[in-house]
Amino acid sequence: QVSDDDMKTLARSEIPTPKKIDPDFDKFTYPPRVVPEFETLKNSISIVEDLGFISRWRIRKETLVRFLMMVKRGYRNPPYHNWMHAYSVGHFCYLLVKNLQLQNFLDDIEIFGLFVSCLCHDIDHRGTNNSFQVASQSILAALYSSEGSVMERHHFAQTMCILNTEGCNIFENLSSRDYQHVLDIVRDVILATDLAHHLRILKSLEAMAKEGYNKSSTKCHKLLLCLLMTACDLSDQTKKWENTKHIAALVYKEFFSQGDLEKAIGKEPIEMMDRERAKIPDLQISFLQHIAAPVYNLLSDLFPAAEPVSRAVKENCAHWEKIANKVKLRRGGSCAKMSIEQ
Ligand SMILES: COc1ccc(Cl)c(-c2nnc3c(C)nc4ccc(C(=O)NCC(C)C)cc4n23)c1
Ligand SMILES: [Mg+2]
Ligand SMILES: [Zn+2]
Repeated sequence: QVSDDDMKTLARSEIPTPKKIDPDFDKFTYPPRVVPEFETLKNSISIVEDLGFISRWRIRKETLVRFLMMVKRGYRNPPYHNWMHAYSVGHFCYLLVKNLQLQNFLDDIEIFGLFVSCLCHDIDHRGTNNSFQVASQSILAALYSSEGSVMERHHFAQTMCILNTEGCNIFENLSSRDYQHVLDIVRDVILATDLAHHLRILKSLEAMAKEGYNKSSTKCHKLLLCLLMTACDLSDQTKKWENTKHIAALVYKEFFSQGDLEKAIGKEPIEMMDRERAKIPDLQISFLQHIAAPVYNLLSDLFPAAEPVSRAVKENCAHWEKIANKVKLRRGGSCAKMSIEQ
């Protein structure tokens, strides 16, 4: 639970407008992780206010504060999958709404559901992935492995727990129709954060980008919501190099810890999670080229205003290639040197 006076303090405190937080707060180049963690709740309220959700969905201020405090506390502290990840994902959703005029493509309730999903999509993440749940026979695997997307089902279940907690249900003033609809959206969007799901719908996303978005097609709405969610989830890759490099360090810190755990239970970790074998520059080139860049290329196909974001990902990939080449040169060079010395 969250303490009432903390909640009351935040509910009464003056909420700054986004522009007052930072003149570039609504620009794709703005790096959300620059704010200290203690300012993220205030900033989240500012985003909710600026997107017009409070009046549109009649959200009580105290309910919003309790909800956000519960969501933030729902996150653990692994190197990458913590609250700052969720906050940065939610911020990118804000950037999409502000820069791509999403209201011309999606219904208001879908945009609202997408934003809430961004903040909640990794709640209670333990820093280990779906295959580790099964390999370690975790409780979560026991609960969800028959349906797949084990962690994502847990993140959604945790979100429902928070919404069902007294005084935390930000959907409480929605009509029963809208209430059911927004929960379906949050469920589908959080389940869509499983990269395996993204890879399954990739062909359909490419077809939609090619044929063009059809605003009256429910299928297009669902596909677009999944694409936007993945774009938010990977958005650290769209910022300047310092941010990208720092995030990769956090991701591999988490991956290598999982690899250590797998070795400890007698399982061989895959290369990207094995600190003895992983070549980070090569792995990141592959991730950016095969997973991240295609997401932002699709986004720019559908929204030309997103082109700068797609370019930023390519620049970050080029940066990893320079590093990979240097590593190769040094390896190559030193072998040459050694053979001469021998
Ligand atoms: C959208 O859902 C997720 C879930 C978990 C993670 Cl960690 C990420 C994520 N966020 N940033 C990164 C970076 C910088 N590198 C990554 C390198 C590999 C993989 C990975 O899962 N590869 C296997 C898969 C393709 C079958 C994920 C990476 N990643 C995104
Ligand atoms: Mg996730
Ligand atoms: Zn995530």
